[in-house]
Amino acid sequence: MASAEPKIILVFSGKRKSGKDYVTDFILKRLGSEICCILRLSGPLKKQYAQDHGLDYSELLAAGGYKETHRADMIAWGEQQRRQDPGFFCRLATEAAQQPVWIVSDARRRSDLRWFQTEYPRQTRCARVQASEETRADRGWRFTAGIDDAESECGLDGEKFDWIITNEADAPALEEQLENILQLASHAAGPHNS
Ligand SMILES: Nc1ncnc2c1ncn2[C@@H]1O[C@H](COP(=O)(O)OP(=O)(O)OP(=O)(O)O)[C@@H](O)[C@H]1O
Ligand SMILES: C[C@@](O)(CCOP(=O)(O)O)CC(=O)O
Repeated sequence: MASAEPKIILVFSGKRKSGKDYVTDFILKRLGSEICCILRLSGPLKKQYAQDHGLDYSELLAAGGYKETHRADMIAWGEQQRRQDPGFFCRLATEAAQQPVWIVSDARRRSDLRWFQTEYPRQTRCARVQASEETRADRGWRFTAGIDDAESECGLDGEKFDWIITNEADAPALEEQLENILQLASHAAGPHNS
């Protein structure tokens, strides 16, 4: 089934272990799966990469060490696909989405943002999740040269965002920081949410 036209698209980005999945799952729980879906650009990438390399797709999706072992090679493989077609993973990730609110949990490159801004200029909004290096390290992050200093992690460093969410213990509660986003999304979803 082709995707339905979304009412709003919230495109999230952030460094490794900033909490992109945590924050976007939080929003999904608040809005509910009737009106909202999470789209991962890395979903179709990991699926194809797992098939081609005899790997466990569900482990690549999880937050553990398995995906970190394969990250550098997945990045290189994905970049090769993107060179031929920058919108490749964006199209695959969105092709079956039916809900009025799309949350993209893992934009990493300008080409990702531009694809959504070009295809859906009215609906697209961008949010950044940030956390200190100390907090990210507590969540398992270790600086890795070739990954943390490369496009996959730094490609959106100079971008302007509609919202910046600070996801750590001494920041305001997520509920509070996400209030505007939740209101906007509920409102955009319209009667679905009543
Ligand atoms: N606010 C929070 N409170 C408690 N645990 C959190 C919070 N934010 C993130 N975590 C935990 O930190 C870990 C990393 O978070 P998450 O997977 O959401 O990060 P990510 O940005 O998606 O990381 P990556 O890009 O490396 O996959 C997870 O185990 C998650 O449950
Ligand atoms: C290969 C890659 O998609 C892995 C992303 O994994 P995750 O969002 O950290 O779960 C990163 C990239 O596309 O550069």
